[in-house]
Amino acid sequence: MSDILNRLAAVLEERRNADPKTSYVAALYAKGLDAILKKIGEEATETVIAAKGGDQRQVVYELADLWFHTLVLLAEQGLKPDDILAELERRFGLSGIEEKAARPRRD
Ligand SMILES: N=c1c2ncn([C@@H]3O[C@H](COP(=O)(O)OP(=O)(O)OP(=O)(O)O)[C@@H](O)[C@H]3O)c2ncn1[C@@H]1O[C@H](COP(=O)(O)O)[C@@H](O)[C@H]1O
Repeated sequence: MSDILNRLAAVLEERRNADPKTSYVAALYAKGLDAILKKIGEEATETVIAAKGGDQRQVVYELADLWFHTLVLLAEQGLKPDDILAELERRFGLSGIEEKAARPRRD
């Protein structure tokens, strides 16, 4: 089932050349990065509201919207789901406290 991420990523790549009148994804690309980021913010907020409401089905629905829009962002940035999966693999088994301590300092 995890193959759906790669299959969807392939469709999102194809939509780069699609008609915004017939493709939601092409319309989102045409609106630009800010529109994609706005959708991610909205879907994240809707996920929070769903979780606070305690309805598991709604949480799944909203998280699917959120994951979908983050996949659109990945494609827009020229990245693939495997880039994120590789980062999660790298972190696997590493305590969050250790991982944070090993991050480069930003100041
Ligand atoms: N998985 C999805 C998917 N999940 C959610 N959405 C769309 O994301 C939008 C979510 O926005 P909201 O729920 O906020 O609804 P809305 O308020 O009407 O949205 P806006 O008007 O604010 O954009 C809706 O239009 C959903 O239909 C998706 N649209 C497309 N896909 C996949 O992407 C593929 C390509 O889609 P098209 O480019 O449209 O062919 C599809 O075959 C699907 O596999």
